[in-house]
Amino acid sequence: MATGRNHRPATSRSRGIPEATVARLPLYLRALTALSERSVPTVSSEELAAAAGVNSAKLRKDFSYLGSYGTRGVGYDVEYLVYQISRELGLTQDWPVVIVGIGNLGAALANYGGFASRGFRVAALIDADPSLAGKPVAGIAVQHTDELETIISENGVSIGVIATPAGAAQQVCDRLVAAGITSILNFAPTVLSVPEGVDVRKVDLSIELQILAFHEQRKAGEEPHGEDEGAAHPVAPPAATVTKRPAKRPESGPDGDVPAVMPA
Ligand SMILES: NC(=O)c1ccc[n+]([C@@H]2O[C@H](COP(=O)([O-])OP(=O)(O)OC[C@H]3O[C@@H](n4cnc5c(N)ncnc54)[C@H](O)[C@@H]3O)[C@@H](O)[C@H]2O)c1
Repeated sequence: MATGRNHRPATSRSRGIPEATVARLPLYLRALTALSERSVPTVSSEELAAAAGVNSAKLRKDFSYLGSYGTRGVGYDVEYLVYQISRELGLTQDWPVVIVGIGNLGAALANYGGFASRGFRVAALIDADPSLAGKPVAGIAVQHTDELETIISENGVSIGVIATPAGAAQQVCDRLVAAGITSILNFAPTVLSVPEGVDVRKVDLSIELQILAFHEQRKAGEEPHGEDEGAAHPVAPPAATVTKRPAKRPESGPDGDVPAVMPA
C-alpha cells in the first residue's frame, strides 16, 4: 500500500482522512446500522470495534478524523455516528450507478438490494448482446451498449460497474471514462488502465479464495507458530483492492491492510 512507499499514510482527497480509515468506515457503518436497527442508542468503542472486526484503538483514532470522540462512560451516539459516517462517505446523496455486462454476475448485482439501501441507485443496465436489449432484469430494461454515452450523460452517472468478460473490460472502461465516469468497480479479472482522476476498485473473489487456500495450507501443513506470526493476520484479507493514482495508471494489486469495501 502507498503507506509503505511514502512513509506517510495515503490520504483521501477530502479533509486528509487516511485511505485506510476511509476503507474501514463502511465496516463501522455496517455494524452501526445493525445497532440502529435494534434501536441501540449508544455503543462503546470496544463493542463497536468488536462488531466491526477492528482494533478499538484504531477505531478511536479513525473517529477522531471525523471529529467524533464519544462521551466517557456513555460511548458513541449510534444515530449520530451513522449520519457522520454516511455523510463522510458521500452516502447522504444519491449515486446513480450503471452496470455494464448483464450476464450471470451483472444480473446478480442488479438484483442485489444492498446497493439501493446504501444510496447506490442502479440507473441503467447495459450489455452488448442485442438479444438482451429491452429484457427486464431486476425490473430494469437492459439497454444496448450503443446507448452507453447517452445513458451516462442523461442520468448523471459517475460510478460504473464492469461485469463483462475480461477481454472486453478495457474497451468498456475507456468508453465509460470518455463518457464522464470517474469511478469504476471492476469485477472482470483484468488490469485496467485509467487516466488521472479516475478511481478503480477491483473485486476478485478468486483472489480471496487463493488467500484462504494459502492459510488453509499453512494451518494443515505446519507446526504451531508463535504469537507474532499469528498476529500477522488479525483481520480478514481484503475483498477489494485500491488503485493508486499515477499519471496513466494501471490497477494495483491486492492492498494488504485495506478491508472489504462493500458491506454485504
Ligand atoms: N470478481 C469476481 O469475484 C467475479 C466473480 C464472477 C465473475 N467474475 C467476472 O465477471 C465477468 C462476468 O462474468 P459472468 O459469469 O457474468 O459472465 P457472462 O458471460 O454470464 O456475462 C458477460 C456479459 O457481458 C456481456 N458483454 C460482453 N462484451 C461486452 C461489451 N463489450 N460491452 C457490454 N457487455 C458485454 C455479454 O453479452 C454477457 O451478457 C467475467 O469477467 C468474470 O470473470 C468476477
